[in-house]
Order: sequence, then structure tokens, then C-alpha cells
Amino acid sequence: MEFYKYQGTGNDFVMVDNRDLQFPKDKTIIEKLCDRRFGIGADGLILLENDPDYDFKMVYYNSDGGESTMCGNGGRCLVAFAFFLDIFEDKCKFMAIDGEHEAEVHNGIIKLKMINVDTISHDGNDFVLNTGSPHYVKYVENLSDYNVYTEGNGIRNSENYREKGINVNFVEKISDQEIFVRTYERGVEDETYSCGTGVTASALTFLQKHHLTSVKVKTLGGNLKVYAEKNGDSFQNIWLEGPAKQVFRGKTDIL
Ligand SMILES: N[C@@H](CCC[C@H](N)C(=O)O)C(=O)O
Repeated sequence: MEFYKYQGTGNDFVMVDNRDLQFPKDKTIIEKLCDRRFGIGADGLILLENDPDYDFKMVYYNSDGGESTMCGNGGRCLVAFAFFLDIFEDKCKFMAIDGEHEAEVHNGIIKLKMINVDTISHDGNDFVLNTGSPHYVKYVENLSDYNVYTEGNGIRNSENYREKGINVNFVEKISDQEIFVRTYERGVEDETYSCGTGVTASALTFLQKHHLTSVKVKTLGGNLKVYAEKNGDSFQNIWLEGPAKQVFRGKTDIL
């Protein structure tokens, strides 16, 4: 099987052109392909498929092999992959598990429109919201030295969230225009270098508090930017922007 490897701010994905629907959607196989010792190695695997009403369709799996909810960086990488395959010119629309997404490509920078967010709930002093995937957002100090694995794993496996799982983001304010975000991801069950839906969730809590329409976001794997408009309680016109790159392509016998 031919595959491609992409990364978006260090969130990395095995990418397969499955327009012929030949890929076996088997949990054990996907887990093996994503394994960093015995496989290709990635935070997730994404299938590019045809959709009769859109330029293409996104099917996303976490590295544990389970199909999951929306992946923002994965979506940006898939747009870069579709652009590489000449599926569209500079703007596209695709279908994902959380609905329709628009995207634009300019000089390797991919701008992805995220779903509207109607509710930001509180859990104590922290925030819970869904940006296509469920996210917990906690503001901390000294984020560089923070134990993201232990604290994130604890919240993800706490009584309220254990069953469905949740992604856990730790946020530190850098300035009025910039935040630093580190994320423990459900389904990877570890910290990743960046999480697009998590960066979006974290950014929205910051935009709400400071009445802003955009914020720069630093992650371990690079920099992103989030734009959004607030209409009543709801955030609309939410865009996640940043680089996404093809790293290599190859053939695997794992299947
Ligand atoms: N890396 C992602 C989020 C992927 C989904 C997540 N692991 C989940 O199961 O909710 C992103 O960039 O958004």
C-alpha cells in the first residue's frame, strides 16, 4: 500500500488516498501503521475519500486505531495532501465527521474553517467545549515545566470524562496577543506536539475573556493562529491557520 506522511506543527499523520476504497478499516492494522517502533509512526491516520457533494471527504483515526472526532491539524494536513493530488486549486470544501469545512492554501499555509462553537462550559475554574472534538482547557503558570502527561492523563481518566474521553489543554498567556498551549490527546493517550482542535478551544476561551478576534498560538511543534467572531454566546467564522507539510511517501507491507 502506498502512503504519505504529513505533519502540521508537529502533529503527524499517515495519509492514504482511499478514493478507490481499498484501505482495510481495521483497528489493529491502523494501530500498527501508527506505531513509532513497529510501524510508520504517527499521531493518527487519515483517509482521503470521495464525497459526491464536496471536493473530498476526511476519515480520521487516532493512533490507537479507533475512528475519532474532528482533527484540526489533520484537517489542515489533508487539505495540503488534496492540494498535492491536484484535487482543487486554492480553495476547497470537504466533509468530515463534524460536518462541512472550507479551507484555503497560500504558500504552504493552510487556513481551515472550524465548526461554530455555541457553548463554553465551566468545570471549576477550567473550561469545557467542543470544537469538533471535546476539549478541557486549564490555565497554568510555567507551562514549559508543567507535567502535561500526568496532569492531562489524570483529568482525561477522571470520573466525569473517563467513559467518552476528553483532550486536555494547558494554556499560559504569553502576551495580550499570544498564548502557549500544550495538549494531552485522547486516543493517542500522550502529549502531542500540537492539537488543532485543542489550540482552537484554548484560543476561544482567551478571545472570550479578552474580547479579541484573533490570537497567536505557540505549541511545541510550531506556531498557529486562530481567528473568530463572537455573536451572542456563539463563536462563528472560526479559522485555524498554520503550516502543513509532506514529510515523505512510501510503501508498507504491514497490511
Ligand atoms: N490532533 C487533533 C485532535 C485529534 C482528535 C483527538 N485525539 C480526539 O480523539 O478527540 C487535532 O489537531 O485537532
